[in-house]
Amino acid sequence: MSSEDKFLVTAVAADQYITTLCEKIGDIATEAISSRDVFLLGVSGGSIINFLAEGLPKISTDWSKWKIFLCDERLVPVDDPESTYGCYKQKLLPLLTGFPEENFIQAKLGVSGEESAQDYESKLKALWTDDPNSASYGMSDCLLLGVGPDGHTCSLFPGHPVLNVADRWVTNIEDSPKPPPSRITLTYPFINKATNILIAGKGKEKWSILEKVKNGEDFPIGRVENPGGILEWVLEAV
Ligand SMILES: O=C1O[C@H](COP(=O)(O)O)[C@@H](O)[C@H](O)[C@H]1O
Repeated sequence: MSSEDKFLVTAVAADQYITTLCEKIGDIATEAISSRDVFLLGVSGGSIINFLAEGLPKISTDWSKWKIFLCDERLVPVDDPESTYGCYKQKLLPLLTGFPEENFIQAKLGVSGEESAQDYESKLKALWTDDPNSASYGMSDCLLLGVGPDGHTCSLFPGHPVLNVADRWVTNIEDSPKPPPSRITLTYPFINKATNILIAGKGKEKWSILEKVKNGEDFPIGRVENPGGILEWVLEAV
């Protein structure tokens, strides 16, 4: 199978980028809410926070049906500028009228990375009411992934043993090459079950990683697969 068969690539004009990305998320939410009365969305940190803070408040949706979790989190206090939840709390959540703040799943802090990862996995498992043996158990409606200049996504970094964790939905990393070092992250078995995965980003660096992935180079973002659903790179046209 060629890379073209594995994922879609959409280039969006700069002035339409955030609107288009957020409308795609809104369309997925509408479908999920109409079929299951809930929308389960995984969000990343970094530049994606600003995209969502600008675009999501403009879409039309029932925010009370959204449950949002983190694709990765830096284990620092919520008021630290590096805290992904802290950034969402400050920049996005006040703008979502009717979104219950408890529907944003936070990482446990003040414990070991291992305990925080286990706690986060338990919180994720509680989002699904279906039989744990059913195919739909653990299937997110949408994951919004970023990609770093080194090809990392979530806190899955090139060459790191964290890439090989196959028996957990969430794991911890204590030596992240990108600071801060202590983080929790979704793993591939959970990521690759999602119904929709959108890989979002602006700038030439993201296109460069995409080209290398298409050429068969091994990057963490290239290990994201979605044979049963949609995998789409949504990049700003450069
Ligand atoms: O450290 C992280 O980096 C990636 C990529 O961030 P970006 O600013 O280059 O888009 C992000 O997706 C991840 O959540 C974050 O922890």
